[in-house]
Amino acid sequence: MSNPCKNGIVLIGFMGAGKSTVAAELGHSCRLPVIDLDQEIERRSGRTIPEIFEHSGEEAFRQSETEALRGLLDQAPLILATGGGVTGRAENWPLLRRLGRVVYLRVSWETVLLRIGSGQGRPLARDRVRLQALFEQRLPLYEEADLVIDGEGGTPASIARDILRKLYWEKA
Ligand SMILES: Nc1ncnc2c1ncn2[C@@H]1O[C@H](COP(=O)(O)OP(=O)(O)OP(=O)(O)O)[C@@H](O)[C@H]1O
Ligand SMILES: O=C(O)C1=C[C@@H](O)[C@@H](O)[C@H](O)C1
Ligand SMILES: [Mg+2]
Repeated sequence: MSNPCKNGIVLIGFMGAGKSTVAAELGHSCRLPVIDLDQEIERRSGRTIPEIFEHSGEEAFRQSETEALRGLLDQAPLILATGGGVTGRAENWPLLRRLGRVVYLRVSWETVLLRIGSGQGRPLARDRVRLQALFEQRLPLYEEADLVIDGEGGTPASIARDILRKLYWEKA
């Protein structure tokens, strides 16, 4: 039993899982900086994510993602909403764990489709067949999180409360 915010909270999960929305809710309860990794990458590079993908390719984007995580270490603990692909690089995991407790927002494929709409601003969401393959491929990676939370059974506020309740009851 302890302050659920104390170690920071890092949200992982697929596109549309609600990471950015729930992170903002957590920010109302935890007196910690709230950071969105996608926005941090855009801020550091001065380019949008679609521009990075288009001009430099996915590998360059992944490198920027790892560098952005490293750049946040001196601000830990924090509330961090990650991008859906951050779990793909093994070297990102120890960085995520230094930034906070890693919480997976688990949602179904049907919810992803409903929530991402046209997929605008998400370069990997343009081809729905490849997107579904990516979703299935990533599921076992997300399950490596410290905590798994149902990301579709409630409002963003109730999901944030669920996270805080479960972290509160974790062993110190
Ligand atoms: N619990 C919820 N119930 C209903 N809608 C939600 C919920 N959480 C988020 N949404 C909506 O789903 C959409 C996607 O949410 P959000 O942008 O927070 O996802 P994300 O995980 O950050 O996605 P990405 O990885 O693409 O950044 C938004 O329109 C948001 O308002
Ligand atoms: O799931 C992914 O690989 C991505 C998700 C977005 O949040 C962005 O990080 C980017 O579009 C890649
Ligand atoms: Mg987001």
